[in-house]
Amino acid sequence: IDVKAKESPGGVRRRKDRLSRRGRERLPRGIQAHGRQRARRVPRRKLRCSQSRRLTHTAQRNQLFSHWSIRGLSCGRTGSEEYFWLDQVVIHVGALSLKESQELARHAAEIGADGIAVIAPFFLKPWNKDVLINFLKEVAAAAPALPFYYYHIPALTGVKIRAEELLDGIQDKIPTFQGLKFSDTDLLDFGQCVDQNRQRQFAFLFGVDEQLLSALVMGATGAVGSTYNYLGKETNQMLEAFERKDFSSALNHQFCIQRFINFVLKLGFGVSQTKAIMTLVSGIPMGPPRPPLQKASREFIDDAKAKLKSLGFLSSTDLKDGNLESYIASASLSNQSV
Ligand SMILES: CC(=O)N[C@@H]([C@@H](O)[C@H](O)[C@H](O)CO)[C@@H](O)CC(=O)C(=O)O
Repeated sequence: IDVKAKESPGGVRRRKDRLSRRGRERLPRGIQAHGRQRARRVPRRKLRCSQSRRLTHTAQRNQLFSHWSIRGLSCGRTGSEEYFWLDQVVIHVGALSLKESQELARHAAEIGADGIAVIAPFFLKPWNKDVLINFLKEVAAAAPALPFYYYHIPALTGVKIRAEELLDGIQDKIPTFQGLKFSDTDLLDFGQCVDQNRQRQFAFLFGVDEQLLSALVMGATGAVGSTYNYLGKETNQMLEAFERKDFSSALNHQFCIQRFINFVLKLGFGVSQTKAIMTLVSGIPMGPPRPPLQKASREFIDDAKAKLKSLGFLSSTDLKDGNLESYIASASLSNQSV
């Protein structure tokens, strides 16, 4: 969710040009460049086996990026209006190995991504700000024309270097630095990132969905989070209320979102549960999570569904849970899962 940016007609045209230039050369087989695309029909089992035998992990990630970018950056039409499915595609190219990260970054540039994002390497961890910046700098240099975002998510990486410190003078080292995805509950750190960089046009994308309103007050310019995949309508209403300075209404929306998140957090909530809810709401099979994660239980899905309904987030007509049974029945080992 980008709170401020609006796509200019020029931007739309530029992207079309870029797509028609790049897209023609690099489309994955079976995907067309414009309009609604349809993946070539290949029996799923066959696709999975042959891909896992042929492709390295990096190549699999690149293939996924290509599919998503081409789908996301292509245009649709309502009447005479053309629009893009997504405003921007920023590709996460973080990896434990610098070489792998650079390879992913180069590929992102080749396929016309709008930017790259990188988390801190989390096995051999950077121990201070300079060491982390040096790693990020090397990745950014592999895609020197692409805006660069640092993805700060200390609870998952274990790298607790404060974002405020990292941002201090970062553009001297990484000229393409464009912003931060901040996925942490430390609002002092977040506030200081914004306050100390008011003169710069950085994007501050907040990643703790249950605290988004507080971050907006502090100057977040956008948000990236898991629940927007199915609580987008409610979140947009909160953003609209915030923009028109109707803080009491914005707070009601945030509290309503919190009621759902608080409920699922107590049941145990993570990637598996997110996939299950997304499958339930969209009808698009998200596939099982990658081991060691375990699929969400039937009980979790039933409880989450009942909660979504009771909070008014879902009506029966919204629900497209036709694929849920196949999600429940699917094996948990899959090379296609991310
Ligand atoms: C730790 C975590 O997973 N955080 C989520 C949040 O969207 C989170 O699921 C939400 O705030 C509920 O706690 C995102 O910031 C991260 C995320 O969606 C991602 O990297 O895919």
